[in-house]
Amino acid sequence: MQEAGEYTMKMHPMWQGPLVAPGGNRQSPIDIRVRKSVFDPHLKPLTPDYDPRTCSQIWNNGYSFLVEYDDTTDKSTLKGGPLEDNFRLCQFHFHWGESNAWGSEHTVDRRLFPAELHMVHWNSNKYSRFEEAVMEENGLAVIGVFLKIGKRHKGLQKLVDALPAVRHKDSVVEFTRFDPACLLPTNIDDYWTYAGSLTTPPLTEAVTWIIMKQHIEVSHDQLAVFRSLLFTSAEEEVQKSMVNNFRVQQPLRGRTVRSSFT
Ligand SMILES: COc1ccc2c(ccc[n+]2C(=O)c2ccc(S(N)(=O)=O)cc2)c1
Ligand SMILES: [Zn+2]
Repeated sequence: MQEAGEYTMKMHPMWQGPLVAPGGNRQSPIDIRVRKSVFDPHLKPLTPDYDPRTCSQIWNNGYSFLVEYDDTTDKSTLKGGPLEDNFRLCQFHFHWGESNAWGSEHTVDRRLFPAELHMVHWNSNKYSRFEEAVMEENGLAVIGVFLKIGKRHKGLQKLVDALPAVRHKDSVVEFTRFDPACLLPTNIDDYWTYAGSLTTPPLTEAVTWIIMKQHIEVSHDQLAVFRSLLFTSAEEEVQKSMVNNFRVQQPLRGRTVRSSFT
């Protein structure tokens, strides 16, 4: 019997995989318990420096849609914050629900958001390409930003307008001159950071997570376009809506979540 207010989330089989990667003790996402996070005064301001000219294409990879950046040079980089090295932006993507009641991967004191943005960077001081860095414990840095339903996001609209062109899995469309900085909240000095993993296979424990305290707002209609995408390729008989492409929260396993703010 379903309690009032309880949601039954129809999860895509891919997401019903291992709740915890075998042997994983730094898996993501997690629930961020605000009162348990530890203020670290040595955390520096984050310094993203992105060149919109490195934006190249949008790809539906069957998990999400990725906006991909040319990462053959240090033109779009992330430094500072908890990071000792220079990290190169390679892509950003989102996770979302079938309703506005859920969709984010991380939660804050169990609070769910309708969607979450991930900006994926790899350590270009230590590794020569993403595929190498993704297997190493200090290989990746991912910025997470929560999305809330509210006013229309002007910068996002160019991306929303391109999504129908990548409706099916494995479709790609050219997408240029998009500045990912427009998707960051106005305040990027307040964040939580912890050692974690990719939230989709191969779930490698390679990620320094940097989760923004401040969310961004997008309109209901903008998020509805995300839900018009499909997990399935054009050839497949049964088309499956790309929704609920999030992983459930994983055990903290004694990890400390640091905050850059008190
Ligand atoms: C070595 O084989 C791989 C490696 C990485 C793969 C991947 C398939 C999908 C996404 N990725 C990713 O790059 C990836 C997966 C998850 C995330 S997340 N959601 O930011 O943790 C970021 C990036 C396969
Ligand atoms: Zn992600």
